[in-house]
Amino acid sequence: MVVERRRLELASAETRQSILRRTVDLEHGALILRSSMPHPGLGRRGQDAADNSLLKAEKLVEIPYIADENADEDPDVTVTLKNDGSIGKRLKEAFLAKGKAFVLEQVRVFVVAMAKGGSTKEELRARCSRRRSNASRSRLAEKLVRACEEWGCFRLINHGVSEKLMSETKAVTRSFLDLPLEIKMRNPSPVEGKGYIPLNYATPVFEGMGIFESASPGAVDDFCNQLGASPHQREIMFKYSQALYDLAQDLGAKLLEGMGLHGDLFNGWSCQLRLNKYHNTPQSVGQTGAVMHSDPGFLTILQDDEIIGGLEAVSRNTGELVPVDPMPGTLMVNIGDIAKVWSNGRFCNVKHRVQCYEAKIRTSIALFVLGPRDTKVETRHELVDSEHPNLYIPFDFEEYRTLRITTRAPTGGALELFRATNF
Ligand SMILES: O=C(O)CCC(=O)C(=O)O
Ligand SMILES: [Fe+2]
Repeated sequence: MVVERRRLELASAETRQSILRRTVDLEHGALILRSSMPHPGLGRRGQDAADNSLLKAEKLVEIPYIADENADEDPDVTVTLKNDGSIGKRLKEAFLAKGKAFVLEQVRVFVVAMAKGGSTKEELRARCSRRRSNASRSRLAEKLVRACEEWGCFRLINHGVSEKLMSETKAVTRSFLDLPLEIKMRNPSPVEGKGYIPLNYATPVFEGMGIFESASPGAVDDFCNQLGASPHQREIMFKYSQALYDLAQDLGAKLLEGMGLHGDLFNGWSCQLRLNKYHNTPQSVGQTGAVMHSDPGFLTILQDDEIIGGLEAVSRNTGELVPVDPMPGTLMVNIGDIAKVWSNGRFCNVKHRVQCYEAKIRTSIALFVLGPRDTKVETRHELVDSEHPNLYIPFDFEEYRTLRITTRAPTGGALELFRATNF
């Protein structure tokens, strides 16, 4: 399975703390912690920053003689705790209510195995490590789902895209966007937002190029031909679009796992790679580089500028705008409108914008996983029941994308046109 190849992780608790230490004196220090590293478990009662339970106690569990002849009886189990107070009493009761059955089942399995001659050491070791890796995999999947629900954005570390490829792609992006205007104009924009967007009245500091259907080598080839790319630039663009597409597939699999669902999430979906440049100047400091929006597709994997900040996200909980600090080597993921529909409203299509913080050019690269090419956007039927009625009727992604533009609804408002209650 692809996920095995990389150890996908959300930014860890230690990284979170070091970021806070590094930025605590800045104006938005306290907010940066929450925005850059949305970690739903942080600070919850009874859990540490890594989401481990803090309520641990040492206990002695005594079980009677169990053999194959009495393994299915209900034997007495005694629990002795060092702490005999009221917490100790509650822990004992909790263990007997839940833990006893588990322990007895393990013992029963052991007895059955021993009766057959027992497992070899290797088998036991393999089973242990498999259980450990399954457990950590599903913990990650659950964390991802929680981040999608509570924030609609998160940073990935250990994502498997090498820092070398990331920085080479940034360098190629910068050189493409430094090309003369007449060459950049060769990157056509058949539909708004799919090709070259020059500096203009509506987006005075923003300029961008696009590769539509970037998962197809032909599309990357066409794009490179349009710009007269060198063999090296071509190779980097191929490698990066492939690596990001693979990562998107892994993320899709993890999200399915975290939701307890099966299948293939992004198979046959359209993807688009965008290369963005913000011409930040002393005059534009304080102005907006990219207006407040949600991303139209399911999710976006963003390599933001490694030095120049400016990305800001709206907290689903409080509605406040929080700066998302750069964190070199990581990739930011933003959840978009289609994910909100797919999850029947559970995932947050995070609103975000880019502000001009300082007078330095800012570059970013975004892979948009948009929507299904040949089928309708639909809510997963497993997420619909009498308590959670279907919020949206099925629709065509391209139709939705056009409606977003024509109704001037960049933050997902056009989804209301597909509300089930409207029909
Ligand atoms: O440049 C960035 O950091 C964000 C860009 C963005 O939000 C987008 O392209 O949708
Ligand atoms: Fe965006």
